[in-house]
Amino acid sequence: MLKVPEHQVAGHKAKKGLLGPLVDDSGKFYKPLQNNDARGSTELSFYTTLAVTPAIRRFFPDFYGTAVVPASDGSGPHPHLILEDLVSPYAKPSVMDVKIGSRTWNADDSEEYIAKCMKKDRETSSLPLGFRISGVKDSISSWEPSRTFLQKLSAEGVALLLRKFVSSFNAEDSDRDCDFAAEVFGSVLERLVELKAWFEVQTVYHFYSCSVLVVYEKEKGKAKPVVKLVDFAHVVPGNGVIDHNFLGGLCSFINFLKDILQPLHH
Ligand SMILES: O=P(O)(O)O[C@@H]1[C@@H](OP(=O)(O)O)[C@H](OP(=O)(O)O)[C@H](O)[C@H](OP(=O)(O)O)[C@H]1OP(=O)(O)O
Ligand SMILES: Nc1ncnc2c1ncn2[C@@H]1O[C@H](COP(=O)(O)OP(=O)(O)O)[C@@H](O)[C@H]1O
Repeated sequence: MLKVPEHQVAGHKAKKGLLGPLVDDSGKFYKPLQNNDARGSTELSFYTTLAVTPAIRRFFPDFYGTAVVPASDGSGPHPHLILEDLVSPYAKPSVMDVKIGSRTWNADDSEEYIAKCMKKDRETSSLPLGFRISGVKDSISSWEPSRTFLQKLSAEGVALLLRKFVSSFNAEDSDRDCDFAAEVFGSVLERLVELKAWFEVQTVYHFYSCSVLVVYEKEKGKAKPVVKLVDFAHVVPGNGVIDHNFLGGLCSFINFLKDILQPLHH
């Protein structure tokens, strides 16, 4: 039985009869292939040709091919990518989608798309910080700031929001407690530093508009947080050049996490 995911935090959502992803009971996430432009085929060819070491492959969701299943918008059978559902192992997941890079578009995109992205990059923290929080949700407290709220965050606002993500409750001043920072961000940081080491050398792909998805369970002693990359609809060949747009944004995000963790060591 396919259903609308409960814990999707960003992107196109299958709510109100729109085309969006679906999940099944066996841990699979069905992402509709967008056929009206290159996005669907770009993401499909990314997954089918992905050639990286097993250690780096762990940063990407498992891929199980494609299937034609009934679309969430009721328009009938539609091709979907079948991916590993990254939140299915968690009972009460806290989820955050962080879109990496100051620039979310590439030169091959249409003029109209570039203009739309440039506006959003300028008006959000993407341009100044090199990343923006696209979505965040805590399934215990039902804390789920709106997109418009997230898009307006200053650097200070981003730092507070990150602290709130690892607080034991999400009340007004909860950014002060930061109870799970060491446990969650400590382990996220380790993964991101490993990812950064790869971005310092890899020149095969340039990842525009790609996100780091962080998921954790807000109950002590539960599974480690997961850190994965999602959304490869705008990946282009790197042609032997470092992806400095992604690398720069990743370094900036890492520094925000370090700033939260540092005072905890004293
Ligand atoms: O249409 P919108 O305004 O919801 O824009 C989508 C964005 O939503 P948001 O900026 O959060 O409002 C959405 O952003 P998020 O993933 O939610 O950050 C994507 O940028 C999406 O583009 P694409 O599928 O990556 O090409 C965007 O979709 P497209 O308009 O490019 O199809
Ligand atoms: N493999 C996955 N498992 C679980 N959730 C996912 C997965 N991929 C994406 N998501 C959820 O869907 C959201 C949007 O995904 P994304 O691939 O960026 O879609 P879009 O192309 O519509 O922007 C993510 O923020 C996350 O909440």
